[in-house]
Amino acid sequence: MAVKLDGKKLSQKIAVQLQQDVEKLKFLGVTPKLAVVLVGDDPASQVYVRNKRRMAQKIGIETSDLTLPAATSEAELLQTIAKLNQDSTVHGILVQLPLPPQINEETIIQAINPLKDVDGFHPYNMGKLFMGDPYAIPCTPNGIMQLLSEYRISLTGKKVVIVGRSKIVGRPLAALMINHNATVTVAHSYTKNLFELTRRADILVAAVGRAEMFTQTAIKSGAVVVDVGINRNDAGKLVGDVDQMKVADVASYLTPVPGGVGPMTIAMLMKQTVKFAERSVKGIGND
Ligand SMILES: NC(=O)C1=CN([C@@H]2O[C@H](COP(=O)(O)OP(=O)(O)OC[C@H]3O[C@@H](n4cnc5c(N)ncnc54)[C@H](OP(=O)(O)O)[C@@H]3O)[C@@H](O)[C@H]2O)C=CC1
Ligand SMILES: Nc1nc(=O)c2c([nH]1)NC[C@@H]1CN(c3ccc(C(=O)N[C@@H](CCC(=O)O)C(=O)O)cc3)C=[N+]21
Repeated sequence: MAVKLDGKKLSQKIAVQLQQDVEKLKFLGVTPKLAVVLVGDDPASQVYVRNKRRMAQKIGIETSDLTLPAATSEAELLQTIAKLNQDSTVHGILVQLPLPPQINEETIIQAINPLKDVDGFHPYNMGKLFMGDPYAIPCTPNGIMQLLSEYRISLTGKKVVIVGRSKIVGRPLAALMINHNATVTVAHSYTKNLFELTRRADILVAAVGRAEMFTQTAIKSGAVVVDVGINRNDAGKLVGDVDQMKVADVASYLTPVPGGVGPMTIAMLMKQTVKFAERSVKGIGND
Protein backbone atom coordinates (compact mmCIF):
# COMPACT_ATOMS: atom_id res chain seq x y z
CA MET A 1 0.00 0.00 0.00
CA ALA A 2 1.43 3.36 -1.05
CA VAL A 3 2.37 5.99 1.52
CA LYS A 4 0.20 9.09 1.12
CA LEU A 5 2.11 12.26 0.21
CA ASP A 6 0.02 14.54 2.40
CA GLY A 7 -0.03 17.98 0.78
CA LYS A 8 -2.74 19.27 3.04
CA LYS A 9 -0.72 18.54 6.15
CA LEU A 10 2.49 20.05 4.74
CA SER A 11 0.64 23.14 3.49
CA GLN A 12 -0.66 23.74 7.03
CA LYS A 13 2.86 23.44 8.41
CA ILE A 14 4.10 25.97 5.84
CA ALA A 15 1.21 28.31 6.73
CA VAL A 16 2.36 28.40 10.38
CA GLN A 17 5.90 29.37 9.31
CA LEU A 18 4.55 32.01 6.97
CA GLN A 19 2.37 33.50 9.71
CA GLN A 20 5.55 34.26 11.65
CA ASP A 21 7.30 35.76 8.61
CA VAL A 22 4.29 37.99 7.99
CA GLU A 23 4.27 39.16 11.62
CA LYS A 24 7.89 40.28 11.23
CA LEU A 25 7.07 42.13 8.02
CA LYS A 26 4.12 43.86 9.66
CA PHE A 27 6.39 44.96 12.49
CA LEU A 28 8.53 46.61 9.81
CA GLY A 29 5.43 48.31 8.43
CA VAL A 30 4.87 46.09 5.38
CA THR A 31 1.80 43.91 4.77
CA PRO A 32 2.31 41.41 1.92
CA LYS A 33 -0.32 41.94 -0.72
CA LEU A 34 -1.38 39.65 -3.55
CA ALA A 35 -3.62 40.80 -6.41
CA VAL A 36 -5.56 38.09 -8.23
CA VAL A 37 -7.21 38.86 -11.56
CA LEU A 38 -9.96 36.56 -12.77
CA VAL A 39 -11.51 37.17 -16.16
CA GLY A 40 -14.85 35.40 -16.62
CA ASP A 41 -16.15 32.52 -14.52
CA ASP A 42 -14.09 29.37 -15.18
CA PRO A 43 -15.30 27.01 -12.40
CA ALA A 44 -11.85 25.50 -11.62
CA SER A 45 -10.42 28.99 -11.31
CA GLN A 46 -13.19 30.00 -8.92
CA VAL A 47 -12.32 27.08 -6.61
CA TYR A 48 -8.67 28.13 -6.75
CA VAL A 49 -9.51 31.79 -6.01
CA ARG A 50 -11.69 30.82 -3.03
CA ASN A 51 -9.06 28.52 -1.50
CA LYS A 52 -6.36 31.14 -2.02
CA ARG A 53 -8.38 33.78 -0.23
CA ARG A 54 -8.92 31.47 2.74
CA MET A 55 -5.23 30.62 3.20
CA ALA A 56 -4.14 34.25 2.71
CA GLN A 57 -6.51 35.33 5.47
CA LYS A 58 -5.12 32.71 7.81
CA ILE A 59 -1.53 33.82 7.19
CA GLY A 60 -2.23 37.57 7.28
CA ILE A 61 -1.59 38.29 3.61
CA GLU A 62 -3.80 40.96 2.11
CA THR A 63 -5.54 39.92 -1.11
CA SER A 64 -7.31 41.96 -3.70
CA ASP A 65 -9.50 39.91 -6.02
CA LEU A 66 -10.41 41.62 -9.28
CA THR A 67 -13.13 39.83 -11.21
CA LEU A 68 -13.60 41.15 -14.73
CA PRO A 69 -16.43 40.14 -17.10
CA ALA A 70 -15.78 37.40 -19.67
CA ALA A 71 -16.10 39.98 -22.47
CA THR A 72 -13.20 42.12 -21.16
CA SER A 73 -10.87 43.22 -23.99
CA GLU A 74 -7.12 42.66 -24.04
CA ALA A 75 -6.57 46.45 -23.79
CA GLU A 76 -8.73 46.66 -20.66
CA LEU A 77 -6.87 43.80 -19.01
CA LEU A 78 -3.53 45.41 -19.93
CA GLN A 79 -4.68 48.61 -18.22
CA THR A 80 -5.58 46.69 -15.06
CA ILE A 81 -2.14 45.07 -15.03
CA ALA A 82 -0.38 48.40 -15.60
CA LYS A 83 -2.12 49.82 -12.52
CA LEU A 84 -1.09 46.83 -10.40
CA ASN A 85 2.51 47.08 -11.68
CA GLN A 86 2.61 50.71 -10.54
CA ASP A 87 0.95 50.13 -7.17
CA SER A 88 3.82 49.83 -4.69
CA THR A 89 1.55 48.24 -2.04
CA VAL A 90 1.04 45.22 -4.35
CA HIS A 91 3.87 42.64 -4.10
CA GLY A 92 2.40 39.83 -6.21
CA ILE A 93 0.18 39.72 -9.29
CA LEU A 94 -1.55 36.57 -10.52
CA VAL A 95 -3.72 36.47 -13.63
CA GLN A 96 -5.84 33.36 -13.56
CA LEU A 97 -5.51 31.08 -16.63
CA PRO A 98 -7.11 30.15 -18.98
CA LEU A 99 -8.15 33.54 -20.36
CA PRO A 100 -11.11 34.02 -22.72
CA PRO A 101 -10.27 33.56 -26.44
CA GLN A 102 -10.20 37.28 -27.35
CA ILE A 103 -7.21 37.75 -25.03
CA ASN A 104 -3.70 36.60 -25.95
CA GLU A 105 -2.17 34.84 -22.94
CA GLU A 106 1.44 35.55 -23.91
CA THR A 107 0.76 39.29 -24.28
CA ILE A 108 -0.77 39.40 -20.81
CA ILE A 109 1.93 37.35 -19.11
CA GLN A 110 4.63 39.56 -20.65
CA ALA A 111 2.88 42.70 -19.36
CA ILE A 112 3.27 41.64 -15.70
CA ASN A 113 6.33 43.10 -13.97
CA PRO A 114 8.58 40.00 -13.66
CA LEU A 115 9.48 41.08 -10.11
CA LYS A 116 5.78 40.81 -9.14
CA ASP A 117 5.12 37.66 -11.21
CA VAL A 118 4.13 35.21 -8.43
CA ASP A 119 3.30 32.48 -10.97
CA GLY A 120 6.77 32.68 -12.52
CA PHE A 121 5.29 32.49 -16.04
CA HIS A 122 6.96 35.62 -17.48
CA PRO A 123 9.63 34.72 -20.10
CA TYR A 124 12.27 36.37 -17.87
CA ASN A 125 11.36 34.05 -14.99
CA MET A 126 10.93 30.97 -17.19
CA GLY A 127 14.32 31.74 -18.74
CA LYS A 128 15.99 32.07 -15.34
CA LEU A 129 14.38 28.80 -14.25
CA PHE A 130 15.61 26.94 -17.32
CA MET A 131 19.10 28.38 -16.81
CA GLY A 132 19.10 26.87 -13.30
CA ASP A 133 18.96 30.21 -11.47
CA PRO A 134 15.26 30.85 -10.70
CA TYR A 135 13.84 34.14 -9.38
CA ALA A 136 10.18 33.05 -9.12
CA ILE A 137 9.26 29.37 -9.32
CA PRO A 138 5.82 28.35 -10.71
CA CYS A 139 3.67 27.32 -7.75
CA THR A 140 2.45 23.84 -8.73
CA PRO A 141 5.91 22.53 -9.71
CA ASN A 142 7.42 24.14 -6.61
CA GLY A 143 4.74 22.51 -4.45
CA ILE A 144 5.54 19.10 -5.94
CA MET A 145 9.26 19.56 -5.23
CA GLN A 146 8.59 20.58 -1.61
CA LEU A 147 6.31 17.60 -1.08
CA LEU A 148 8.91 15.14 -2.44
CA SER A 149 11.59 16.75 -0.30
CA GLU A 150 9.42 16.55 2.86
CA TYR A 151 9.21 12.76 2.39
CA ARG A 152 12.96 12.53 1.65
CA ILE A 153 12.37 11.39 -1.94
CA SER A 154 15.54 12.24 -3.84
CA LEU A 155 15.54 13.10 -7.54
CA THR A 156 19.22 12.54 -8.22
CA GLY A 157 19.67 9.90 -10.91
CA LYS A 158 15.95 9.04 -10.98
CA LYS A 159 14.03 8.39 -14.20
CA VAL A 160 11.13 10.85 -14.18
CA VAL A 161 8.28 10.83 -16.68
CA ILE A 162 6.04 13.92 -16.71
CA VAL A 163 2.84 13.55 -18.74
CA GLY A 164 1.73 17.03 -19.86
CA ARG A 165 3.77 19.94 -21.26
CA SER A 166 1.76 23.00 -20.16
CA LYS A 167 3.41 26.20 -18.96
CA ILE A 168 1.64 25.87 -15.59
CA VAL A 169 2.89 22.36 -14.79
CA GLY A 170 4.86 20.17 -17.22
CA ARG A 171 7.47 22.53 -18.66
CA PRO A 172 8.56 24.32 -15.46
CA LEU A 173 8.51 21.04 -13.50
CA ALA A 174 10.83 19.48 -16.09
CA ALA A 175 13.25 22.38 -15.63
CA LEU A 176 13.17 22.11 -11.83
CA MET A 177 13.71 18.37 -11.88
CA ILE A 178 16.62 18.69 -14.31
CA ASN A 179 18.09 21.24 -11.91
CA HIS A 180 17.78 18.54 -9.21
CA ASN A 181 19.70 15.95 -11.27
CA ALA A 182 16.79 13.80 -12.47
CA THR A 183 16.65 12.29 -15.97
CA VAL A 184 13.44 13.77 -17.28
CA THR A 185 11.13 12.72 -20.12
CA VAL A 186 8.13 14.92 -20.97
CA ALA A 187 5.20 13.17 -22.68
CA HIS A 188 2.14 14.75 -24.33
CA SER A 189 -0.74 13.95 -26.64
CA TYR A 190 1.57 12.98 -29.54
CA THR A 191 3.62 10.54 -27.45
CA LYS A 192 3.51 6.99 -28.81
CA ASN A 193 3.07 3.96 -26.53
CA LEU A 194 2.55 6.21 -23.51
CA PHE A 195 2.09 3.49 -20.91
CA GLU A 196 5.24 1.65 -22.04
CA LEU A 197 7.08 4.86 -21.24
CA THR A 198 5.33 5.54 -17.92
CA ARG A 199 5.98 1.95 -16.77
CA ARG A 200 9.71 2.71 -16.86
CA ALA A 201 9.43 5.73 -14.55
CA ASP A 202 10.80 5.77 -11.01
CA ILE A 203 8.72 8.93 -10.52
CA LEU A 204 5.59 9.52 -12.60
CA VAL A 205 3.85 12.89 -12.73
CA ALA A 206 0.36 12.91 -14.27
CA ALA A 207 -0.70 16.39 -15.41
CA VAL A 208 -3.10 15.79 -18.27
CA GLY A 209 -6.60 16.68 -17.09
CA ARG A 210 -8.28 13.34 -17.89
CA ALA A 211 -10.13 11.63 -15.06
CA GLU A 212 -8.39 8.48 -13.77
CA MET A 213 -6.55 7.70 -17.03
CA PHE A 214 -3.56 6.09 -15.25
CA THR A 215 -4.31 2.69 -13.72
CA GLN A 216 -1.94 0.06 -12.28
CA THR A 217 -0.87 -1.11 -15.75
CA ALA A 218 0.71 2.32 -16.38
CA ILE A 219 2.92 2.15 -13.30
CA LYS A 220 6.09 0.36 -12.31
CA SER A 221 5.87 -1.47 -9.01
CA GLY A 222 7.34 0.75 -6.27
CA ALA A 223 7.18 3.96 -8.29
CA VAL A 224 6.42 7.37 -6.78
CA VAL A 225 3.24 8.78 -8.35
CA VAL A 226 2.29 12.47 -8.34
CA ASP A 227 -1.29 13.17 -9.40
CA VAL A 228 -1.76 16.78 -10.49
CA GLY A 229 -5.14 16.39 -12.23
CA ILE A 230 -8.26 18.13 -10.93
CA ASN A 231 -11.26 16.65 -12.75
CA ARG A 232 -14.90 15.91 -12.11
CA ASN A 233 -15.90 12.31 -12.85
CA ASP A 234 -19.32 11.26 -14.19
CA ALA A 235 -20.75 11.32 -10.68
CA GLY A 236 -19.54 14.92 -10.20
CA LYS A 237 -16.85 13.90 -7.71
CA LEU A 238 -13.41 15.57 -7.73
CA VAL A 239 -10.85 13.05 -9.04
CA GLY A 240 -7.29 13.17 -10.32
CA ASP A 241 -5.65 11.81 -13.47
CA VAL A 242 -4.71 8.66 -11.53
CA ASP A 243 -7.03 5.82 -10.54
CA GLN A 244 -6.10 6.16 -6.89
CA MET A 245 -7.58 2.86 -5.65
CA LYS A 246 -5.75 0.74 -8.21
CA VAL A 247 -2.47 2.63 -8.21
CA ALA A 248 -2.20 2.69 -4.40
CA ASP A 249 -1.56 -1.09 -4.55
CA VAL A 250 1.53 -0.80 -6.76
CA ALA A 251 3.07 2.62 -5.99
CA SER A 252 5.43 3.30 -3.07
CA TYR A 253 4.19 6.88 -2.60
CA LEU A 254 1.12 8.62 -4.02
CA THR A 255 -0.38 12.12 -3.79
CA PRO A 256 -4.15 12.06 -3.08
CA VAL A 257 -6.75 14.20 -4.87
CA PRO A 258 -7.94 16.31 -3.14
CA GLY A 259 -5.33 17.02 -0.46
CA GLY A 260 -2.14 16.47 -2.45
CA VAL A 261 -0.71 18.88 -5.02
CA GLY A 262 -3.59 21.41 -4.83
CA PRO A 263 -2.99 22.69 -1.28
CA MET A 264 0.76 22.77 -1.99
CA THR A 265 0.17 25.02 -4.99
CA ILE A 266 -1.61 27.51 -2.76
CA ALA A 267 1.05 27.28 -0.03
CA MET A 268 3.77 28.06 -2.60
CA LEU A 269 1.79 31.02 -3.90
CA MET A 270 1.64 32.44 -0.38
CA LYS A 271 5.34 31.76 0.14
CA GLN A 272 6.25 33.54 -3.09
CA THR A 273 4.14 36.56 -2.12
CA VAL A 274 5.82 36.80 1.28
CA LYS A 275 9.25 36.45 -0.36
CA PHE A 276 8.48 39.29 -2.76
CA ALA A 277 7.33 41.47 0.16
CA GLU A 278 10.58 40.65 2.01
CA ARG A 279 12.61 41.57 -1.05
CA SER A 280 10.81 44.93 -1.21
CA VAL A 281 11.89 45.63 2.38
CA LYS A 282 15.51 44.77 1.57
CA GLY A 283 15.28 46.92 -1.54
CA ILE A 284 16.21 44.16 -3.99
CA GLY A 285 12.71 43.26 -5.11
CA ASN A 286 9.83 45.44 -6.14
CA ASP A 287 10.41 49.16 -5.86
N1 LIG B 1 -3.41 20.65 -8.41
C1 LIG B 1 -3.02 21.78 -8.90
O1 LIG B 1 -2.50 22.61 -8.20
C2 LIG B 1 -3.20 22.04 -10.35
C3 LIG B 1 -3.95 21.18 -11.09
N2 LIG B 1 -4.08 21.36 -12.42
C4 LIG B 1 -4.82 20.32 -13.14
O2 LIG B 1 -3.86 19.51 -13.84
C5 LIG B 1 -4.38 19.08 -15.08
C6 LIG B 1 -3.48 19.58 -16.19
O3 LIG B 1 -3.49 20.99 -16.19
P1 LIG B 1 -2.70 21.87 -17.29
O4 LIG B 1 -1.29 21.46 -17.28
O5 LIG B 1 -3.06 23.26 -17.02
O6 LIG B 1 -3.47 21.33 -18.60
P2 LIG B 1 -3.35 21.65 -20.16
O7 LIG B 1 -4.67 21.29 -20.71
O8 LIG B 1 -2.76 22.98 -20.38
O9 LIG B 1 -2.27 20.56 -20.64
C7 LIG B 1 -2.56 19.19 -20.70
C8 LIG B 1 -1.37 18.43 -21.24
O10 LIG B 1 -1.71 17.05 -21.30
C9 LIG B 1 -1.43 16.54 -22.61
N3 LIG B 1 -2.39 15.49 -22.96
C10 LIG B 1 -3.73 15.61 -23.22
N4 LIG B 1 -4.28 14.42 -23.49
C11 LIG B 1 -3.27 13.51 -23.42
C12 LIG B 1 -3.19 12.11 -23.61
N5 LIG B 1 -4.28 11.39 -23.93
N6 LIG B 1 -2.01 11.52 -23.49
C13 LIG B 1 -0.90 12.21 -23.15
N7 LIG B 1 -0.91 13.54 -22.95
C14 LIG B 1 -2.07 14.19 -23.08
C15 LIG B 1 -1.53 17.73 -23.54
O11 LIG B 1 -0.77 17.47 -24.71
P3 LIG B 1 -0.59 18.55 -25.91
O12 LIG B 1 0.36 19.57 -25.39
O13 LIG B 1 -0.03 17.74 -27.02
O14 LIG B 1 -1.95 19.09 -26.17
C16 LIG B 1 -0.96 18.84 -22.66
O15 LIG B 1 0.44 18.90 -22.75
C17 LIG B 1 -5.82 19.61 -15.11
O16 LIG B 1 -6.66 18.62 -14.58
C18 LIG B 1 -5.77 20.81 -14.18
O17 LIG B 1 -7.03 21.12 -13.62
C19 LIG B 1 -3.46 22.39 -13.07
C20 LIG B 1 -2.71 23.30 -12.39
C21 LIG B 1 -2.55 23.21 -10.94
N1 LIG C 1 -2.29 31.72 -13.35
C1 LIG C 1 -2.68 30.54 -12.87
N2 LIG C 1 -1.90 29.88 -11.97
C2 LIG C 1 -2.30 28.66 -11.48
O1 LIG C 1 -1.58 28.05 -10.65
C3 LIG C 1 -3.56 28.11 -11.91
C4 LIG C 1 -4.32 28.84 -12.84
N3 LIG C 1 -3.86 30.03 -13.31
N4 LIG C 1 -5.49 28.35 -13.30
C5 LIG C 1 -6.11 27.16 -12.75
C6 LIG C 1 -5.06 26.16 -12.25
C7 LIG C 1 -5.65 25.15 -11.29
N5 LIG C 1 -5.01 25.41 -10.02
C8 LIG C 1 -5.41 24.83 -8.80
C9 LIG C 1 -4.82 25.18 -7.61
C10 LIG C 1 -5.25 24.69 -6.40
C11 LIG C 1 -6.29 23.79 -6.35
C12 LIG C 1 -6.77 23.30 -5.03
O2 LIG C 1 -6.84 24.04 -4.06
N6 LIG C 1 -7.11 22.03 -4.88
C13 LIG C 1 -7.50 21.49 -3.60
C14 LIG C 1 -8.96 21.68 -3.26
C15 LIG C 1 -10.01 21.26 -4.24
C16 LIG C 1 -11.40 21.56 -3.68
O3 LIG C 1 -11.58 22.60 -3.04
O4 LIG C 1 -12.30 20.73 -3.89
C17 LIG C 1 -7.07 20.03 -3.52
O5 LIG C 1 -6.66 19.47 -4.55
O6 LIG C 1 -7.10 19.50 -2.43
C18 LIG C 1 -6.89 23.40 -7.52
C19 LIG C 1 -6.44 23.91 -8.74
C20 LIG C 1 -4.12 26.43 -10.18
N7 LIG C 1 -4.05 26.89 -11.43
